Amino acid sequence: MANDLIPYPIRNYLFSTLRYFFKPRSPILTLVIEECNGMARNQVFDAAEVYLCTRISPNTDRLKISKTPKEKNLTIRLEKGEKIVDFYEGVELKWRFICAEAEKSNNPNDHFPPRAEKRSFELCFHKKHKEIVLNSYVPFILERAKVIKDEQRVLKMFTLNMQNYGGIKWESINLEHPATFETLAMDPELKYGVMEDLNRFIKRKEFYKRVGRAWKRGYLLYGPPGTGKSSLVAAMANYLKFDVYDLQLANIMRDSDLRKLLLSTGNRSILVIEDIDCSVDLPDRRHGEHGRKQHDHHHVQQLTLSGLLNFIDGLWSSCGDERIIIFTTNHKEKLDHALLRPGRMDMHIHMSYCNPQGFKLLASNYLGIQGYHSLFSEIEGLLQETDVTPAQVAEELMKSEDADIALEGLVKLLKRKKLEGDEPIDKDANKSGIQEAKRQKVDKKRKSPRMMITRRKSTRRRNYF
Ligand SMILES: Nc1ncnc2c1ncn2[C@@H]1O[C@H](COP(=O)(O)OP(=O)(O)OP(=O)(O)O)[C@@H](O)[C@H]1O
Ligand SMILES: [Mg+2]
Repeated sequence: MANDLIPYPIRNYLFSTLRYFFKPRSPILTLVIEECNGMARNQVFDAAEVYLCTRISPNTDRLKISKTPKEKNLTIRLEKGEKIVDFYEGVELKWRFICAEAEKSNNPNDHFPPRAEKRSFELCFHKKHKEIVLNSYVPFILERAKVIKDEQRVLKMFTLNMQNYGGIKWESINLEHPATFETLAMDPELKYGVMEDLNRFIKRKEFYKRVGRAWKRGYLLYGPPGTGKSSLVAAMANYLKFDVYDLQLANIMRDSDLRKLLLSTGNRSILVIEDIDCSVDLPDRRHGEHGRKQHDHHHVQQLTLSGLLNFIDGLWSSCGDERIIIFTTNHKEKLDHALLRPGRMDMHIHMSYCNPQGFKLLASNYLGIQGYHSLFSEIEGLLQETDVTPAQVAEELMKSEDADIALEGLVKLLKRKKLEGDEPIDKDANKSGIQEAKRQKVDKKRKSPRMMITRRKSTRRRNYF
C-alpha cells in the first residue's frame, strides 16, 4: 500500500541512501597507482614495479622475465592479476597488478596511439595505516627502487669520437672496470676520507641548494704513473654508480666544441680530464715556445684554460646536478696556478708509492693471503726504502698463483730497485762523497712529494675498461 503512495524513483532513491548509511563500512583502503599520469610516467608505479620484484613469494604463479642486450641481469615483472603481500613495520600490505584494456580516446585531436593496455597497481591495507603508508612506506619504496636500479645500472664510459665533417661527439661503451675502494691500495685514512667526501656530497643536495652552490665536486689526483689514479676514478664511478666522461683535451680545438661537449654530458656523472699537465698546451701556460705545427697553433688560439675553468666554475656546473670533475696529473708542480688555487678543486689527492699497508691489501687481493707470510717482514722493510708503484707490485704478484714464488719474485724486484736507487750519483766522488750524496738523496726523497718525471703521450688509451 505504502509502496503505491511513494513514486518509484523516490522510493528507489530513499532505499539506496538508507543502504549507503547502513552498509557496514569497509575497513580497507585501496590506493590505485596507475602507470601514467596524463603524458608523464608515474614514479610511484615505476618504483613499485622494481621494488615488488624483490618481494616475490613462492606462492606467485606467473612472472614475466626479460633481458635486453644492454642489461646485466634478468628483469622480473609480475604477470596480470598476480598478488603480493608485503609487510612494513608490522603493517600488512596487499598488492595486485592490474592490466585493463585501454579506453579509446574520443578526442579527435589526440594523435597519440593508445597503449594496448592500462597498467596499474592496487595497494590495499587497513585504513588506520593510511598515514604510515603515505608518509613512510611509499617514500621507502621510492628510495629502495632507486637503490635497486642503481645496482642494476650498467655504467657507461664516454670518449670523444671525431666525425668526418670535423665535428666531435661523445661515444659510449659499457664501463667494466673492476676497481673498487676495496681493491685499491692507498693510504687507508685517505681512502676513507675520499669515501666520506663522496658520501657527504651525495647526501647534500638540499645543502648545496640552500647555500646557492652548484651541486658539483672537483678532485685533483696527482702522483707518479701506476699509483692508481685511473683506478681511483673507476672506483669512484663504481661506488657512486656514475657514468664517466673521459675528456681528451688534445682532441678539442675550440672553446665552442668544449662548451657543446660539456653541455651534452649527463647528470650523475664524472668528467675526467687526465694528464692535465701534458694533455693540452693551454695558451695561458705557454709562453715563448716555438716550432709548433700550424694545427697546434690553431688549437692554442682557440682553446683556452680560462674557457675550461669558466665551465668548471660557471655555466656548466650550474646547469647540471650531481657532477664530479676529476683532473689527474703526474706533475702537480707543473700545473697552472689557476687550477690549483684554493676552492677550485675541492680535494687534492696524492696517490703515492706502495707502502706496507698497500702491499698487504694487494697480497690479499691477488694471492688470497689474509694473515702473515714469512716473506712479509722482508718485503715491508724493502718497501720502506724503495719507490715501487702499486702497479709494479700488482704485476709481480700476478706472475704466479703460488704465493711463495710470487712473493720471492717481488723480493727480487725490490732488491733490484733498491740497488738501482743506491747507485752512486756522482761517479767521480770519493767514498765519503758518495755516502754524502746518498744521504742527501734519501733526505730529499723523504721531504719532497715523490714525483717521477716521465713524458707520456696525452692521447694514449685509458685503462678504464
Ligand atoms: N693503488 C692501487 N691499488 C691497486 N691496484 C693498483 C693501484 N695502482 C695501480 N694499480 C694497478 O695498476 C694498474 C695501472 O694503474 P692506473 O692506471 O690506475 O695508474 P695511474 O696512476 O692512472 O697511472 P698513469 O699516471 O700512468 O695514468 C691498474 O689497473 C691496477 O691493476
Ligand atoms: Mg691513469
